[in-house]
Amino acid sequence: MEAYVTAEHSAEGIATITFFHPAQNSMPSALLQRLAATISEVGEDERTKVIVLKSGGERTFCAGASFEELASIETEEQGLAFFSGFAKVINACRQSSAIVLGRVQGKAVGGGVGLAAATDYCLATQHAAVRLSELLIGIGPFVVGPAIERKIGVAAFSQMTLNAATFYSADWAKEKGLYAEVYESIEALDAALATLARQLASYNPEALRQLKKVFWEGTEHWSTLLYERAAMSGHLVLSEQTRAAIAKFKA
Ligand SMILES: C/C(=C\C(=O)SCCNC(=O)CCNC(=O)[C@H](O)C(C)(C)COP(=O)(O)OP(=O)(O)OC[C@H]1O[C@@H](n2cnc3c(N)ncnc32)[C@H](O)[C@@H]1OP(=O)(O)O)CC(=O)O
Repeated sequence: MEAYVTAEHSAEGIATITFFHPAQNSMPSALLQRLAATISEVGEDERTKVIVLKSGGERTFCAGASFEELASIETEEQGLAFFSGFAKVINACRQSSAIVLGRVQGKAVGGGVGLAAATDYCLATQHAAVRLSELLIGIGPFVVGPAIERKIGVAAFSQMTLNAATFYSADWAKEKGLYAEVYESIEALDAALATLARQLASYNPEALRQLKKVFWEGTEHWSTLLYERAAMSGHLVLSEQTRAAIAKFKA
């Protein structure tokens, strides 16, 4: 199946945005651009009160940066352009006037943890373990770092980053504040998500919009910071360590 981003609107004002890539929902540039644009467009639509951000498939919410695309980067400009895709998605969630609910059904790795952290309220299953594997491939979680640190604090962010090979459980992620709720199954997750989304959509939309601004106060500088961070990963990705690590993963 081909990669896609779709958006569906319910009569109650709930917009469900789904992204998918056949390689464990890993993210090439084109998919990141489409996802960022869709989040922005849907948020600007007057019908939208709540956005649900989800991915297709069951095993993996998002495997982060596409290794195929990372392997094809040859210049710092290309590196900056690629990692800016994550900056755009995070900033689109941050700047959307709608509350964004995350639905994390399976593992989240690297940039995938950043996408979960960019949501306002994130629900997950017990299978939704998280790992920041960037150091394993010669880079760091620079672009996604501010969003993750905002949710779990600098201590847990440092722990995850430096233990790059370790998957942390969904319960750990809940304890640290990345997930608000963890469910035993996808069915239970979807039932809780539907109830929460409907409840939120019934509240005063102006109150929700004001709350959204309050939640993200102090992050205005991310409009530049995340691109500076993208340049850092964009530089490091040209290293021999990165090339060797990706070749080894794909072997
Ligand atoms: C944003 C910033 C940095 C990043 O995001 S760096 C990228 C970090 N991501 C990873 O390190 C993911 C590595 N993948 C995994 O850990 C696992 O594959 C998984 C996602 C946990 C899934 O594990 P599972 O055992 O279920 O599946 P497989 O490992 O057998 O994989 C199946 C299939 O998918 C391919 N694949 C997995 N991840 C990627 C990927 N990122 N890109 C491309 N392809 C991927 C894998 O190769 C397998 O393919 P086959 O052809 O089927 O062998 C930087 C910043 O913040 O600055």
